[in-house]
Amino acid sequence: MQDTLPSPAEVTAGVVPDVARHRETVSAVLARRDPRLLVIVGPCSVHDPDGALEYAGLLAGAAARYSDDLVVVLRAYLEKPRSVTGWTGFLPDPTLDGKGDLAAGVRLGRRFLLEAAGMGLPLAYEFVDPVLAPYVADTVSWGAIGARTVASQPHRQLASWLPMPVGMKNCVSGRVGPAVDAIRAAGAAHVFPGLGVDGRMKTLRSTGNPDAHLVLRGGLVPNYDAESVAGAVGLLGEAGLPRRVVVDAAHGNSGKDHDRQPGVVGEVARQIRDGGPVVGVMIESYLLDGAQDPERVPALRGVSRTDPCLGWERTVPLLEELAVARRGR
Ligand SMILES: O=C[C@H](O)[C@H](O)COP(=O)(O)O
Ligand SMILES: C=C(OP(=O)(O)O)C(=O)O
Repeated sequence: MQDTLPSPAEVTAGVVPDVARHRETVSAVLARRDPRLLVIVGPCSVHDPDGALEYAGLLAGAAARYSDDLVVVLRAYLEKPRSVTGWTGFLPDPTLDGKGDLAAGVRLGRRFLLEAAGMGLPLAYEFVDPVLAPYVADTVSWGAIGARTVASQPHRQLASWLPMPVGMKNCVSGRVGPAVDAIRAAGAAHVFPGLGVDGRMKTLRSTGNPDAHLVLRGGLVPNYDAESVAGAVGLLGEAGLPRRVVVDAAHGNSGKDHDRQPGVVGEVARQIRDGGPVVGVMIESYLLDGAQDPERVPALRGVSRTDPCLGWERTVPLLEELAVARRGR
């Protein structure tokens, strides 16, 4: 069975506010032309656009309060990579029940992205399926290639073509080498097949992404400690790449236990104060603490249905801590 999807051109109408400026700001922070710290924060996945927009409103207020020290980017993740199987995100399955109504997903997902961008926040997005990239890329100011796809040639080629800084995550095992290779690959020009905005397959020609960078997300063991960060930065230096990293406080760095994220952020804040190479931090945060059973119908509002998140009340002190650390650098 096949359903026809609208072409990207049919759903991407609408101007995305400030995206060029946001991308330039993120790029400047990564290159340290802007002394602030990048903080990529928000739900593991968006399952309920209304709840995520409520969160975005809170975050936009905090982002304005901390704007002297932090460049805050909203995690607006509409696709989820899976270790084996599971819900693959709002864009491929907006009804959360496996029906896979992608046509509705691209329309509703896009509406969410435009509304979130309209709140003044730059958006972060993990590009899981390269075919879906043209439906969302124009809204995104920071992209991720995740731990499960960082060694994939199509994803590296996509990153070389994307017009925003892209973070390459270390592998699920913890290996950093493939992410360093991915940064190098994304920095080069490629010719590859991809979906055009008119919905037809094209030969895409990229010129290389100058802003690809490393994200340490832990693996079998965490890698946010100063020694691991120094080791990763050493690999970047050996490859002739800028010595800068973003640290993800969730995933392998917290063992997917949201209660451990504040401890990771605390240690990273200490490294920032000491002048270490950390230019950004990722936090999985939503309105309420924890995660819900993905089988629950209807899904709860404000609680993650993928990885457990830190609730909003416990997120604000982490933003404060990072802002203070940045000032002390
Ligand atoms: O970020 C979310 C999850 O860690 C990712 O989608 C993988 O989840 P899984 O290991 O439960 O499949
Ligand atoms: C899936 C994610 O991360 P990772 O690729 O590090 O597992 C994520 O950030 O949602």
